[in-house]
Amino acid sequence: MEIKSITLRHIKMDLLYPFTTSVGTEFDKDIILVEVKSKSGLSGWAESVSINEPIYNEETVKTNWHMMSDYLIPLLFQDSMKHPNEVSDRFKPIRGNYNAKAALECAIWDLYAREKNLSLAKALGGVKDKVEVGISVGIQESERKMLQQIEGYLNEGYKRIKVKIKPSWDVHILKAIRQEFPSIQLMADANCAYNLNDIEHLKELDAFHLTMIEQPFDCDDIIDHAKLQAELKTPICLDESIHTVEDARKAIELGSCKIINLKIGRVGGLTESKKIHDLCEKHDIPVWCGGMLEAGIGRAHNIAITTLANFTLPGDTAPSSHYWKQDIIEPEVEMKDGYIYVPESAGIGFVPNIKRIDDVTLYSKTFRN
Ligand SMILES: O=C(O)CCC(=O)C1=CC=C[C@@H](O)[C@@H]1C(=O)O
Ligand SMILES: [Mg+2]
Repeated sequence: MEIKSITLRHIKMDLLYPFTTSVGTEFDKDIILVEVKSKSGLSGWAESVSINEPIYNEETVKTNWHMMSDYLIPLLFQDSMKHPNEVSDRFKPIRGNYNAKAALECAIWDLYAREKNLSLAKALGGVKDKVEVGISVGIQESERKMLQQIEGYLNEGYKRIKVKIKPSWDVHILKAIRQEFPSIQLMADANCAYNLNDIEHLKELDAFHLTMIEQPFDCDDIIDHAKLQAELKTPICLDESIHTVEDARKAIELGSCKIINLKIGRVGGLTESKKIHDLCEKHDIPVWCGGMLEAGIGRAHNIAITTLANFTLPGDTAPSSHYWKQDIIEPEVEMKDGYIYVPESAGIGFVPNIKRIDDVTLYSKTFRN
């Protein structure tokens, strides 16, 4: 692959509905779109998943732009590459900054798959032609509103409901959901809202037969999670704590979790995602694909990775119409009976809608090799 140029576009899109977690509310989404052009004339596309504030992790849209422009793109321009697997090695001298690294790496995977005329799913070794879809429901202003929303989502066909929890919005809300919907696949995501002092309180959640509780403790913890998992029947799923296959190995060895939420952006790209997937498969740890309120291009990468065999639980890959008045790809991502059918055409399998992208672009910059 001979890279000719890389264009970064900062786009901004309104979310159809605000999304509230234990750490804050998102009303819109700023995204850095990456387009990598090769000398073959083809382009590969990806999105960076950071938000504007460092509240989910330490990266932001601005730090992503800085890392890509000043460090990562120059590393890509040093030499040509045969395979996207080489990108993560190229980025090794730069610590952390997983979201920024992932955005460039994913665009190069898309370009590679297009050059080979393979779908990204096939290029990654995917084995499914459709993927199961779950939905992530933010904290609501009332219990009644929450129940109404869940009923609507179940009617739309979603296979699993994930609700955001925090100390004042947990036991009563899960109890109400279970009373109304006794047999649905239900899970809770705390985004780090608890600590060791909450173990007795969290044990109350075992009564609700949750598929898992996601990231109850700190964003860099795997020690206290192991203590909690030893006391809980409910499987713990780690999200924020896992950035590398080494993090996953240590968490599995310690017994810190029984499930991992794999977010491509959080782990620096598709190559590391595959490594974590393979390690988890070996240890009978199911994985699923988490969402970061991506627009269509990021969502397409999520759909492709979900086709790997050990993605055995529904992902947060809701269709375009759940988030946006109009998405940035054609066709938009659609869900049928709780499934997304995986596109078979080359690369991510969706076409970037340049007119729509231009309409939502705040600024852009092209780097030439
Ligand atoms: O993309 C989606 O629909 C899932 C959204 C979601 O749950 C999350 C998005 C962004 C940051 C986090 O709060 C979070 C998560 O922790 O999984
Ligand atoms: Mg999470």
